[in-house]
Amino acid sequence: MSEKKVNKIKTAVLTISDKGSRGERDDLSGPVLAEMMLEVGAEIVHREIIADEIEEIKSALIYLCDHKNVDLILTTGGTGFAKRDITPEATLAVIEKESPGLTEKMRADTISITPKAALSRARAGIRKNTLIINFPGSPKAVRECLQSIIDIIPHGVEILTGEFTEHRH
Ligand SMILES: Nc1ncnc2c1ncn2[C@@H]1O[C@H](COP(=O)(O)OP(=O)(O)OP(=O)(O)O)[C@@H](O)[C@H]1O
Ligand SMILES: Nc1nc2c(c(=O)[nH]1)N[C@H]1C(S)=C(S)[C@@H](COP(=O)(O)O)O[C@H]1N2
Repeated sequence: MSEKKVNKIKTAVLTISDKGSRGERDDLSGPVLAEMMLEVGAEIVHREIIADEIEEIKSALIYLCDHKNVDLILTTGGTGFAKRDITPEATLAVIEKESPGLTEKMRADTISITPKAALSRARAGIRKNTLIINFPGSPKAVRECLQSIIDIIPHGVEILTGEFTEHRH
């Protein structure tokens, strides 16, 4: 009898924050993303805090997609209207295909919690075998937004990578 091989989703978490990168504020949002993904059976293979600098963000995304072959990259921060917020533009510069439904769903599901959900310009998309999803910066926003899509991520990753992935509810 053959058994399906089930893989853990290899996940990288990038916190994009000037204050975090300078050590001026503890990063609480990266850990929220990591803990929520661990709870559903993913494997966290990379964690990093990066300043709101487009070239640094693009380099980190490209390295993780092209050289580390991660299945999933979750970013937090830099999606708003502040002058230095540049995460969506860095993401759009490196992805090959957009996946608008993921960020549409997170905004639609959480707008009843706060209308300010509409202020996040978060984007999502695919580069090679990797799905990249932006999240807003605050730990509260991260929790609300990931909760909205956490159950559909594994199916997307399965289709993208052609491998079955573990997911606990
Ligand atoms: N990584 C994080 N960890 C903890 N709290 C965060 C984090 N990112 C943002 N926040 C909180 O969310 C609020 C809004 O996020 P925003 O990204 O606008 O903050 P910021 O202070 O401008 O970020 P930056 O560090 O890039 O200057 C912040 O005031 C902060 O309280
Ligand atoms: N679900 C949810 N989305 C949210 C929020 C929130 O509290 N909950 N905060 C919003 C706010 S106040 C801002 S300014 C934007 C952008 O956040 P960022 O610049 O930290 O990425 O995310 C928005 N998205």
